[in-house]
Amino acid sequence: MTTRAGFVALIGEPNAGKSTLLNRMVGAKVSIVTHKVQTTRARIRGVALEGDSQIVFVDTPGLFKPRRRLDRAMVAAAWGGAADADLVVMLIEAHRGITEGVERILEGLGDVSKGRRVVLAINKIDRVQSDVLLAITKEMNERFPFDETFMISAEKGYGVTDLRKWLAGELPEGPWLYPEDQIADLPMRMIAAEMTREKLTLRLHQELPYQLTVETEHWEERKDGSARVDQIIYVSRDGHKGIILGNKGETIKAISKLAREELTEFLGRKVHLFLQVKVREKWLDEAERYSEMGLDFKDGK
Ligand SMILES: Nc1nc2c(ncn2[C@@H]2O[C@H](COP(=O)(O)OP(=O)(O)OP(=O)(O)O)[C@@H](O)[C@H]2O)c(=O)[nH]1
Repeated sequence: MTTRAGFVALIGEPNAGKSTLLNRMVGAKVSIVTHKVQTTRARIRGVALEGDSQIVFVDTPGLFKPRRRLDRAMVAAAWGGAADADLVVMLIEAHRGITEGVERILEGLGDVSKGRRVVLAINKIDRVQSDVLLAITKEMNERFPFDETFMISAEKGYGVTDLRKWLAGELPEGPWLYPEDQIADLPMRMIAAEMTREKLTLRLHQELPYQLTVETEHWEERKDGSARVDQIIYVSRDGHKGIILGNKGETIKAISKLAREELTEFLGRKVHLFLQVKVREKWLDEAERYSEMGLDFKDGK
């Protein structure tokens, strides 16, 4: 079986429908759809399977400048070994047409794409008449040499399968980037782990053990709408455990509270967060496994 895998950068103005489109393509609710603008912080947005292809969707760093340390860490984590996206999808809103924001993205697109294939996806086609669509398609293609134009409605699902199939077929041949059983909730697990790691960094500063990773071990969606999240903070030496626990466990308690608050805000629902500290002996093996997965958080400073 020939497999294909690669990164697809999804770019578009806030509210263009990126999250809705991702949810459709990924088939699991991994990114957060919201009416508010600029809620998106994660850089890996989802992983979709189409035939023998694995499509890893990412946000495009650089277009929207990272605002916080977390974003930069996520950029590094998300891009990992892959220097750049294989394909770029520019998403615009049919009923808004070529806005100032769209113009700005078009200006930057030359640099971002660097000869990569770029497709245009005109979203929210359920909101306009076909003559409007044709006019936008024509004008956009006059401004940039898109490889393809797709007319879609992420919300209604029109055209989404065609787009996903096209992307799948264009990705380079190669092994999948993520193990199959980790696909569905990888992004949220990663984001949650990174939030805890960020709190550790802020609290411990120089004391922070060099070899430290946070992993989300377990994620349970509860019937009452809340989530139970279990994470393990791995350190390399027993002596480091005490630093993280703090006097009478006060450090880990404070970290847990801050991380839980941030995760609750991010998800928009109640979260029960449980942290454990463990010593990981076979450190190298694990570090290797991490970098294979493109999740080397040590680079995410
Ligand atoms: N009518 C219509 N509305 C849509 C469609 N796709 C998305 N929307 C709506 O557009 C709004 C924004 O969608 P999101 O998916 O959150 O947009 P986003 O680009 O991810 O936004 P940020 O997270 O802010 O970057 C939501 O209210 C969606 O329901 C569509 O095809 N048709």
